[in-house]
Amino acid sequence: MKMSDYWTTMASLVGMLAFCQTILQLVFPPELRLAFVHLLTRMRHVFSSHTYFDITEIDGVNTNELYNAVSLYLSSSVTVNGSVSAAAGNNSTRLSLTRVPNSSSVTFGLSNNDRITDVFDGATVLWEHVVVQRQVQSFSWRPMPEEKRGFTLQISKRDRALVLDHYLDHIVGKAEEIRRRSEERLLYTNSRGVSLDARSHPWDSVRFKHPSTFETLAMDPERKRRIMEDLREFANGQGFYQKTGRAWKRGYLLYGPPGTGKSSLIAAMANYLGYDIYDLELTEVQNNSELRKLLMKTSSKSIIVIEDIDCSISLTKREKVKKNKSNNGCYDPDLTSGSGLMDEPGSSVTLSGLLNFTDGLWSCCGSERIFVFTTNHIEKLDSALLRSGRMDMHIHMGFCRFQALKILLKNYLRMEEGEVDGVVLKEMEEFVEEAEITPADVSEVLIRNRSDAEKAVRELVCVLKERVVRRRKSGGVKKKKEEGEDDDEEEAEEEQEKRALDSPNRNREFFGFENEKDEVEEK
Ligand SMILES: Nc1ncnc2c1ncn2[C@@H]1O[C@H](COP(=O)(O)OP(=O)(O)OP(=O)(O)O)[C@@H](O)[C@H]1O
Ligand SMILES: [Mg+2]
Repeated sequence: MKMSDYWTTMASLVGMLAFCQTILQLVFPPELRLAFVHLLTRMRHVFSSHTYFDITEIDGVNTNELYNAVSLYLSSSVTVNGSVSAAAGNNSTRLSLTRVPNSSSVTFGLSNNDRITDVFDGATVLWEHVVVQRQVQSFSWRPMPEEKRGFTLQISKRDRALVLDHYLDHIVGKAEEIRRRSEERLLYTNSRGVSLDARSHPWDSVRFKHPSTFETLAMDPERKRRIMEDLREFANGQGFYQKTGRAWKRGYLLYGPPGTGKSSLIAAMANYLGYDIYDLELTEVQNNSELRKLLMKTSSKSIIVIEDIDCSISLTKREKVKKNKSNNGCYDPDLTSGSGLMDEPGSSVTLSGLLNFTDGLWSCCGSERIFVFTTNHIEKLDSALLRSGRMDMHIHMGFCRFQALKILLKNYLRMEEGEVDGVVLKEMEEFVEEAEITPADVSEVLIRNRSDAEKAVRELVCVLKERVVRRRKSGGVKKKKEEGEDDDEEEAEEEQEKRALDSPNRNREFFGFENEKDEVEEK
């Protein structure tokens, strides 16, 4: 029997089975019909010369990254390569055009239930975008999304190995490349009351177009270099993490006064690595289990941010609670309420829940993720959160120093060091540290006078000098006050801790702990 005859016979058999299926649907009761339909569909697949793969948008509890990759690949292939052509029988390909708010480009996609063919390594494959309306439920504890979406890939059985071994990898690689090239990141946020069932997505996203980069970030160049190196090592470190048996994630704690560039650093990190940002609003999360579900719905290559962690969750020091309990044996609601480990289980997000989120088994359900916490008051954080190994790097974002000031002059006035008057530059160097001015305040002065660089620089020097004078005066008053006061033991303890955090040694070593620094250096 010739090959062509074989395929003709098979095609007629498949046609017959499809005909039987239709007849059955008309004659028999629904249950029996369903059983027959299942049987016939199976038989049809056995005799068919094709294999089908379903790639659904939601895979169990997780979003299916392959679905997004296919979607991106097909849209770009249509527009860029021209390698995808209209499906056989379709004279024209119907594409849906989308322009997401804030996006600079139009995205092409397959319309609902439309088909398109692609050729890979000589093999022709057929993609179908399947969108099914969900049946309206009269009542449900968990609201379901209205549509069920997925791609069906039809390939010839003989090309099965080729497709499974290379084509899907090719698609994922291409999608990755397209995303990086498009330089468009997504900024996700969670909001209260979003349904957290297995299928829906609890994160809302917008295009993220923050202009902050490591180049524009006003920071000591050496510290900047080390952070960039650390990020690069992390992003390229799949092998390292696998070899050492560590989850492929990294934690950064950014601390310092308001306006010193913590959020700007996060944006620079995202732009540098090409990662999306998940801005987690902890106050909107009702309990630990919701927190876990949110984590499960984040994608890899992302930065999960919790800003102002000391405000989002009450992290009163456990030492204090313990001390309070042992001192007078009573339970002080002020100290224990919302204090993480002391919370009623299940009622709210607790410290232990948060630590599990970043560090426990659940933090590994996904890979290549960076956790960033920011705070203006590191001294308020529980030591469990600060202890070595929890957050890999502690980065102090401090007041503006001379090196950082020069970067701001370049950013806002396009002035290089040599272009600033020598005397003015010297004055700046002399006063900037003592002035304790934030980069945000410096930026404000420079933006105000950006049309006149000379004036901007002069005004900045005036502002610096004023601050120094003010600080010297208030410093004297404070000192006198302190001498007359009899601080209680606990306050003194806290003050000491604060000083330790702000000490020049600590600032010089921007990693919070010596051993963490070693760890990075070892790598
Ligand atoms: N280190 C910096 N380099 C460049 N610009 C900075 C820096 N710090 C602050 N700025 C400027 O000041 C503004 C505020 O900075 P940013 O929001 O990053 O500070 P923050 O530390 O996150 O403050 P907060 O603690 O209030 O959240 C930014 O828009 C940026 O223009
Ligand atoms: Mg901020």
